[in-house]
Formats: sequence, C-alpha cells, structure tokens
Amino acid sequence: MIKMKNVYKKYSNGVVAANGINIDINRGEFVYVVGPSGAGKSTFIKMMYREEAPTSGQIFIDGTELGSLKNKEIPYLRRQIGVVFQDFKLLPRLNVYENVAFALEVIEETPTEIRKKVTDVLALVGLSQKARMFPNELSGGEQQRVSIARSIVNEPKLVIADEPTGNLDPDTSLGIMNIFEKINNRGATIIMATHNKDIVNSIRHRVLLVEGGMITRDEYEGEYSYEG
Ligand SMILES: Nc1ncnc2c1ncn2[C@@H]1O[C@H](COP(=O)(O)OP(=O)(O)OP(=O)(O)O)[C@@H](O)[C@H]1O
Repeated sequence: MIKMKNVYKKYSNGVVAANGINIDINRGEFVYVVGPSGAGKSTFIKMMYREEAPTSGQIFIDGTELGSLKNKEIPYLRRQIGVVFQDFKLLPRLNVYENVAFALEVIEETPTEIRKKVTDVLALVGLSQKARMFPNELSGGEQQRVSIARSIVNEPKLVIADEPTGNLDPDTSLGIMNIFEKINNRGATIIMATHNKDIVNSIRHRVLLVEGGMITRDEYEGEYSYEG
C-alpha cells in the first residue's frame, strides 16, 4: 500500500529530515512511528499525503508514484487518505455534525448519503448524543473523536495520524486508541506518529523507529524504547 524508495528530504534551510528511507507497508497494517523530537517523523508522514515532497526518491501509494501526480490530482489523493492531527483542527463555528458533514459536502456527496454516513460515523466514535454541540463545548477527547470521525467519514483506505493523543490524558488516549483499533479492524491501514510509550508498549503493532531522518529499527509487535 505504501512504498518508499531511497527517499531523501532536505528543507530549504539545509536540514535533512529524511536521509535514505526505504519502507514497505502492506494494506491493513497498523504502524507506529516513534523516535526523538526532530528525528523526522512528521516529515515522513507528511510526504505520504504530499504535504511535503521528497527532494529525491520515490513514494508509491497503492502503486501510484506521488511525484507523477499533477497538482490538480493531489486533492484526489488526499481524499483517499484520512489525516488526524494533534490539535484537532475543527471549524469552530460549525457543530459536530456539520464539521463531519463538511468533509463530504466539499466532495459533493448527495444530502441523503451525507446524512447516512455522518450518522454512522458519529455512532462509531460514540458521539451521536453530541451531534449538535460546538467544538468549544466539548472535551479534548471528544474534539479528537470529531476530528477522527471527519477523517474517516469518507472511508479512506489509509489513515495517517500525527500525535493524535498528544494533548490528551491517559484514559482519554486509550479511548481514542480503541477507535483507531476499530478502524484498523475494518480494514484501514493506520500510520501513527506518537510519543506515547504506554500505548505503544501495551497495544502492540509494528514499530518504526526514526532517528536522524533514517529508519533505524523496524519491528513487528515492537517496543517504544530507544537510546537517548
Ligand atoms: N518546514 C520546515 N522547514 C525547515 N525545517 C523543517 C521543516 N519542518 C521540519 N523541519 C526540520 O526537520 C527536522 C525533522 O522535523 P520533523 O517535524 O519531521 O520531526 P519530528 O520527528 O516529527 O519531531 P517532533 O517529535 O518534535 O514532532 C527538524 O530538524 C525540523 O526542525
């Protein structure tokens, strides 16, 4: 599903954030990306949905080489990928239902389909009762559940999450992880950058360790631990 071949990324300020990355990730895998601050985890993830382009090397998503996409094709790629951020990025003037529906309105789904999909996904993340509330009336965990609902309402095959539990307490984080497990069990591939050691060591999945822009460890059922 995701393949990187000799991926190298140098930012314009000279920082090398990816230094020869080669990786294969299969459909349906759940992969944690761990490593020290500044190691290149976010850069690795952003290159998958073309938020950043590699300086050299190739990235394939489902066989499509991202470098071959024209600018106008990039929104189509992004529609097939759900992205979840640490800081939720909800629209403050829209309620829960509208925040999630918005993701479908921009791709011109029919009103009937929108109603069905939004209702189903809010049930999946346990927010059916809060559909009419606004983001500032919700807890951090609830806001993150809305942002997950929004990212998966279009049933993407790939869900990318950058520190999704970074702002949440341990119990709330576990609730969020349960939702990612459900999404994964329904067949989506999950890539998650995280500093959450407890979660990585308790809910076991493949672990990629990124250090200095390189993947220095790749283990199934891996542990969080790293030097330094
Ligand atoms: N847009 C940018 N322009 C220049 N340098 C950048 C940019 N984004 C990231 N970097 C640099 O690239 C390196 C890797 O950053 P990245 O955000 O990928 O690390 P990270 O592992 O996700 O860190 P953290 O755990 O702190 O989020 C860092 O040295 C960072 O300063």
